[in-house]
Amino acid sequence: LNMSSLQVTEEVREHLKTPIFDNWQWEEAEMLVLLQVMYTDLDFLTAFHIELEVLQNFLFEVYCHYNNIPFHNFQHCFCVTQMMYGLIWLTDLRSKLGRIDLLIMLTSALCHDLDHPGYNNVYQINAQTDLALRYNDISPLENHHCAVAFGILAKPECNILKNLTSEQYKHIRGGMIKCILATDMARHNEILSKFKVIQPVFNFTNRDHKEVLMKIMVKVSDISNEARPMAVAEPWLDCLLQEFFNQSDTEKLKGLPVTPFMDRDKVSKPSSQTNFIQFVLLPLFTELTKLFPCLEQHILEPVRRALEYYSDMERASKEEQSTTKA
Ligand SMILES: COc1ccc(NC(=O)[C@H](C)Nc2nc3c(cnn3-c3ccccc3C)c(=O)[nH]2)cc1
Repeated sequence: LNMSSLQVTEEVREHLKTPIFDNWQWEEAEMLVLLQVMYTDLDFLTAFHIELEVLQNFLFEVYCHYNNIPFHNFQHCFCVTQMMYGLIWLTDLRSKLGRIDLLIMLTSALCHDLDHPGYNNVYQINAQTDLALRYNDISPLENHHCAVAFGILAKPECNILKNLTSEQYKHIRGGMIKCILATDMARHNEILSKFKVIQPVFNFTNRDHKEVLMKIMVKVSDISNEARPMAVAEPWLDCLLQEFFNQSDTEKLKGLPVTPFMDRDKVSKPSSQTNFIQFVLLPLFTELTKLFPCLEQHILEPVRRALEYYSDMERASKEEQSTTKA
């Protein structure tokens, strides 16, 4: 895999900083080069004395540790990292947060779903898997993703943090653990409530404020598919439902509890998505947009359009059902 083979044009570099970047147009090998561009264009290599070859080894090792499953695969990792990269530029966070905090957010996005098995925490706990046993049912997946990330960083040839001071290393390790563990959706309301309290009085010199913002930025990037053009976003919902249906099929076979919005016999794509957008995405994106008003056009308006799109689809499918019944 010759990473520097793909010459990245200036136009692609600019496009990479926007939320309308279309992941479906790119090969995974090209995505690895684009991830390398994100680290270089944020000046992480000069700031943290990262050798290009070590970065390439790190990115390739991360790529190898994502599994070939319908949703939580390397393409999802790329989308989340690219959205984080775009948000960093759109919000001009480079002028408000230290570069080390930007490194924490981008690397957390990159590593946040490492070695995801395609079965969520509810399954891990109900099926009493090795992960649930190892992590005592406490965010087993997110603990695993983070442990795999630091397992990769423990390899000298992949350790992009090797030339940092021990102070810097401790700060990055602590920040990545907090940000990756924050992606457990079971903690969604806990984290959003905290952000709602501090947002009106946000202070960029306050450590606690910055910590909650970094968690929110990783969370927003993680579930941001609907902020992309519909042609990019809609296939992601099909991939997600494929993974969810695969899990609920297994749960039925094993006589384990089945989550309704994962059951192929119960879930309707439009109604589950309208609920998700209405009750999860819009409140989260609205709160972040209060702190960074420029995000209104970039992520809030596309999500409102997506709500319209799925609401129309829901109405159409209801009408169709009523006519076929009649
Ligand atoms: C509070 O915990 C929750 C809340 C909602 C959901 N998921 C949903 O409501 C449904 C399945 N829709 C949905 N879920 C999504 C999306 C993006 N990520 N994502 C997702 C994937 C895996 C685990 C959790 C979530 C939210 C998306 O666009 N739609 C899953 C967990």
